[in-house]
Amino acid sequence: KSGNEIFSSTTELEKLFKHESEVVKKLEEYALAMETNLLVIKRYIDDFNMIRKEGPTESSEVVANPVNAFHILKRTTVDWEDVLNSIKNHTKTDGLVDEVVRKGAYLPTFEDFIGGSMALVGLQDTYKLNLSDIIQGSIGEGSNTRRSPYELTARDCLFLGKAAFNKGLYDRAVGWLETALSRADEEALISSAPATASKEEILPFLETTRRVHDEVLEKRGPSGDTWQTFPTPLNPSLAKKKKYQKVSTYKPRIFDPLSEAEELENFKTLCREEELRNPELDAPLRCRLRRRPGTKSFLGPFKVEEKSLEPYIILIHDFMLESEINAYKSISSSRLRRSLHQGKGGGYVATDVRTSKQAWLTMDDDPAVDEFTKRIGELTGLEMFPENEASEVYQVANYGMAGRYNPHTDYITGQDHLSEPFEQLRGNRIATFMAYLENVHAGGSTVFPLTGVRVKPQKGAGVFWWNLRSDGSGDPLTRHGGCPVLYGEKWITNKWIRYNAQFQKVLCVPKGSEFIQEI
Ligand SMILES: O=C(O)CCC(=O)C(=O)O
Ligand SMILES: [Fe+2]
Repeated sequence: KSGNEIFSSTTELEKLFKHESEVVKKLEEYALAMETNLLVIKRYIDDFNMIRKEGPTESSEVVANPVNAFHILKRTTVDWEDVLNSIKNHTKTDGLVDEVVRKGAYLPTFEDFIGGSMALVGLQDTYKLNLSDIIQGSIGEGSNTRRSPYELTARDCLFLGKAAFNKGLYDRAVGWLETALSRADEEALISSAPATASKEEILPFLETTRRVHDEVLEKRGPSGDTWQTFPTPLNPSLAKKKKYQKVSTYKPRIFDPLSEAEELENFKTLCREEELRNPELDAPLRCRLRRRPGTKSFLGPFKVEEKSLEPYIILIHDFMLESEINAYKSISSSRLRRSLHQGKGGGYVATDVRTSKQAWLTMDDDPAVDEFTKRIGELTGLEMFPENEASEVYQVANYGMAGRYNPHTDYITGQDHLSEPFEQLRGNRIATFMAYLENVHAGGSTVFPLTGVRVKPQKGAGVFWWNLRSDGSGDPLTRHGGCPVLYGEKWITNKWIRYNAQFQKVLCVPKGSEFIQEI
């Protein structure tokens, strides 16, 4: 199994957790048989069992909490290494040992643990989560708080500080490392055993991080596409510099060209459910029941809620049947592979810009697929067939631990790609239809950072928008992304509709309007 695979979907994490249960069962047998040299293994088991005693009984509930997920990954990578060693060191090997080792061969890689750590760091950053809450195992706020029986140790915080540093989140790295220090103090205070990480070990990292933080801020400014710092230096004498006396922090603007860093700031602001649109913008938006003349879908009329008129973005309530949702999820489950996205060099890469797993679904997979596609055609009046030409086959995505998709366009921008014969034939992605196959407990909204539109996932609902303007060019205002899943799991399916098949279908637009209007 290649690295970076397990943390990126809840389905895989759940499998891991279940597999881990089997592994632990074996381990328990082994521990019972061997009465010496078991300290390390015992600790592993105790850590695992904590969730059984204090956590939820459903494994999907267990992995829905990112702190739990972090622990499962840490345990099955780092801690597992120690367990293996202590078993191997044991002079007596018998069948039980072989079995434990064999079962352990299917555990995740260290890259998985790093991916999971990056995910937790990103979650804390986006939602501005309180570090003192997270280290107690609490995620979320008020009555929505979910607790994990696990706390984060000084060593965990040190590791997460390093992950934040590697992600370029220098401000967050300082936070995690300072928390590691105070945690080390606490641990020394409440137990006679040494802290999980000593101050001597943490301090050099904190000092380096503070220095690099200031260097980056001095040379490159407070934020960019790959880094982030506080607005002013941490070193007090540097902070006295004139240029830091009146720093203007970015105030989110919409309908304006933005730098990548500013767009990401809008994205995070929307994810936290802060408003960027003013009431005048929303005043003309309506909810209505829509049935296209001449269509007869038994589910209609459709419940259409306008989210934005220019560009046109609508939410359609109760659009997908429970039976269809189940078919989509069960067929995709066994096919899920790590999602890729177009990288800077043009090729497709797996990075933390997009952390999910995906599968493709066609009409041949199930009658539900054809039914659902026809319904999208009835709603939008667009040509959906032939499949793969007028509209692409379905992409189903399952987001894992803190899974997210940073702002991007659905229309294709790469000229090389667009000039391929098949792409020439079908044209660019004129519209997106995306449906939610699951409710998300917290986080995971779909947001449009340049228009301030936010759509909260709602099982069975669909979102539709035009990606192209009336002249066929891409509309950058449609840039959008999926917010990190704060708690729970997220499933979506995408249907991308192509331009060329629609030449007789899309209404002519009023002269002078660059937007395609309502469907
Ligand atoms: O997850 C979301 O809400 C957005 C997904 C998306 O934009 C995509 O898959 O292209
Ligand atoms: Fe998208």
